[in-house]
Amino acid sequence: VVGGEVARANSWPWQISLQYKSGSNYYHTCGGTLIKRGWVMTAAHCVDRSRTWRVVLGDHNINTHEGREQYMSVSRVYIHPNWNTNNVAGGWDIALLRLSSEATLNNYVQLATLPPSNQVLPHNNPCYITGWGRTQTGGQLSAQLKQASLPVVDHNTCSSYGWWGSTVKSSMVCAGGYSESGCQGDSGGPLNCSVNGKWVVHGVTSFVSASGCNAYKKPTVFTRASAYISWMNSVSTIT
Ligand SMILES: CC(C)[C@H](NC(=O)C(F)(F)F)C(=O)N[C@@H](C)C(=O)Nc1ccc(C(F)(F)F)cc1
Repeated sequence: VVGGEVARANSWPWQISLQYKSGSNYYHTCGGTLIKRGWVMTAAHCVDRSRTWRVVLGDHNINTHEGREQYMSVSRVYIHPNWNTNNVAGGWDIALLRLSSEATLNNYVQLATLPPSNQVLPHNNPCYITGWGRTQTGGQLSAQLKQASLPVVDHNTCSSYGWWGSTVKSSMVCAGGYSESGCQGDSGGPLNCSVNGKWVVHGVTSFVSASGCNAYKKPTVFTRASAYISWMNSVSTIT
C-alpha cells in the first residue's frame, strides 16, 4: 500500500496473509479475505504457481509472532476456470482456497461480508485498501498491515482515455488514482467498502500500472467480487 497509514491491529479481521514455503521458512506473497470458516478468497495470479501454501489469520506484523495468529494449511486451490495467466486485463483474476481446518472466529479473526450478486458501487463510494504490500513503487513490503483510503472510480471514468481505457473491464472495480494505491504484495487482498455503514469486501486486488503503483489516473484495479458470487457459491458448496 502506497500512502495511507498502519492499520490499528486486527481492525480488518477478515484480512489474511498468503504465504509460500521456501526451505524451512514461509514468505508473504499475497493478501486474501476470509469468506467462510474454511474458505479464503484471493487473486488467481497469486496461486498460478503450485507451491506449499499457508494462510495466516489474525496477523498484524507479518515478521513477528504476536500470539493472535492462526496458521492454516491449504487443502485445495480453485482458480477460476476462465483465468488466463498471461492476461490480467482479461479479468477472471479470482481464486478460492479451501483451508485444511476451519478458522476459529474471535476478536482478531472474523468473516468478511460479500456484496449481493452484481452490485456496482457509485463513483467516490468510500473504500479502503488493506495489505502488507510494497509501501512505494519498487520498495519493500510493510511489516505491519497498512490501510489507505481509495474511493471508487466508476467504470465510465476508469475506462476512459487517459485512464485505463479498454484494459479495464466491467467485471473489475477501480479505486484511487491519485497519491494512494495498492502495490505488489497487496494482490489478492480486499477492497473494503463502506455500504450503509457496514464494511463490505467489493474487490480483490488485481493490478496497478506497470509504470508505477500510484501512477496518476491509473487507479488500482480490483476483481469485482459481486461479479463472482455465483461462482464462489458453486465452488464452496459442492465440495
Ligand atoms: C500481478 C501483477 C499484475 C501485479 N499486481 C499488483 O501489483 C497488485 F498488487 F496490484 F495486485 C501488477 O500489477 N504488477 C504491475 C507491475 C504490472 O505488471 N501491471 C500491469 C498492468 C496492466 C497490464 C496490461 F495492461 F497489460 F493488462 C500489464 C501489467
